[in-house]
Amino acid sequence: MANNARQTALFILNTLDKKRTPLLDNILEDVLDQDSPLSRRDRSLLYALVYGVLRWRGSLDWIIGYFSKTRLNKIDHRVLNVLRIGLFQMIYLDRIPVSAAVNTSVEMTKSFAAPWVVRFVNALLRNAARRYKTVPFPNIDKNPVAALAAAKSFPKWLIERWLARLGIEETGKLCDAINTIPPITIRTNTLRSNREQLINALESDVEKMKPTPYAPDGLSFFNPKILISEMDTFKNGWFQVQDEAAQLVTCLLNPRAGDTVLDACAGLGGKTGHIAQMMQNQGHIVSLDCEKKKLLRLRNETERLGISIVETCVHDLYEPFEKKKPSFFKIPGFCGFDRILLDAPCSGLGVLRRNPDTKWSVSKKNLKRYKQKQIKFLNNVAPLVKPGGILVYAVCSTEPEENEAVAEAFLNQHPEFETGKRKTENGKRKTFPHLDNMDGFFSIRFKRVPDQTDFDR
Ligand SMILES: C[S@@+](CC[C@H](N)C(=O)[O-])C[C@H]1O[C@@H](n2cnc3c(N)ncnc32)[C@H](O)[C@@H]1O
Repeated sequence: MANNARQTALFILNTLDKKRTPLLDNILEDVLDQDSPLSRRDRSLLYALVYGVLRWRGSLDWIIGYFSKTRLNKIDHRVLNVLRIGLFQMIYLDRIPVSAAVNTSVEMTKSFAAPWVVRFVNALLRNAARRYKTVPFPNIDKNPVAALAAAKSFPKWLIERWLARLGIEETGKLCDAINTIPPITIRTNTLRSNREQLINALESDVEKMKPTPYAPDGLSFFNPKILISEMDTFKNGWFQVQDEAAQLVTCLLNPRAGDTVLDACAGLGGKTGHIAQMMQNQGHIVSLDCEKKKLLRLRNETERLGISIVETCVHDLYEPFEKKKPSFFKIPGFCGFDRILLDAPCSGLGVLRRNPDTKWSVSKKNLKRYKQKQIKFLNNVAPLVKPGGILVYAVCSTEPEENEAVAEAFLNQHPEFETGKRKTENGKRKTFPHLDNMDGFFSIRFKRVPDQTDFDR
């Protein structure tokens, strides 16, 4: 395994190219978990390189394309990643001398490529070092798609759809907001503390904290002095890391003490934790996911947070519940859930500022597939909502296929549901990084009309 920051960054970028499915977070976790020899400084360089290259890949490739006689799609992907890492350091990391950026890239290439490839990397990076500032970018008036794709570093298909929906100026602002490194946002676990207490307790670990303007328990900050996992407040379960937009989803669900709630795509439990604290740890929560591993981690998370009302349930939402009844059907007196949250799998295009790898892995086709999956999952959980109960559908995507189109298809197929208002326009909330300074999320609240009784016990 690679043993320094640049080689590890190259390994991660190459792995992402090979397999589209693993998320960057998972790869980073694997790489850094196994008693990694990387020092703290190396880790911070590794993060800067991986996230920086993924964030700026489109612009870096434009510059590489300008200096290369070989077309980019003809260059070995490992060589291209070396060039991106080298160029990224020159342009964006002032503390790294240009000579170090070039020499380390050349050395990395030697480990896997022929001498003529090494000479190509050396020549291109030296040339770029002298002249990258003079590289012409496409003209925005003549070709806005190409211009924004190259200058702001986004795939053309995404720019095209945003331009059609938002126009040039707003698309530019959205791209800029996505390219800005976001703060770390956390949510106070009100079962253990409150926001004021947490602010005081965090003072020695974090320099500037700001309460989130909309979510009542949130706090944002940059550059903590120690790792989050090393903070006493974290170890004692005083908070979970969660963007403000994600916090607002659970506010829309508005679970109450004593409710029976299904967190239908619970994952690692970000929303489960919030639901439990809003319920003051009273009632019952079923946290469902198809991945057992995630639910095991969710269990540990609930222990850290002091939550005792969660039952986990491994279930594939493609499977109808009538066919394979999960254990929650045996809850004494069970006649459906008061509230269900479906935080559905999605393209993740609303969280590009945190996961820039998604820019390059998602395609238009994926959006259609996600839409079908989301409608299927909604149809599957809908009969589990008690008459008079609430169903919230949420995705971390701002794309209409996964937002309004899913909600509309659901309402058309389910006359027993209506959209319920709760301090939002028609029970719906949509957030954008450039307008709200938070992740892009869509959430909508459906209410099951009270007199329907077709729930199959
Ligand atoms: C957006 S994530 C949920 C995040 C989580 N709610 C949170 O706040 O941390 C979507 C989840 O859906 C799960 N999922 C994907 N396909 C599924 C399926 N067929 N059945 C059940 N869960 C599924 C994934 O494992 C993933 O954890």
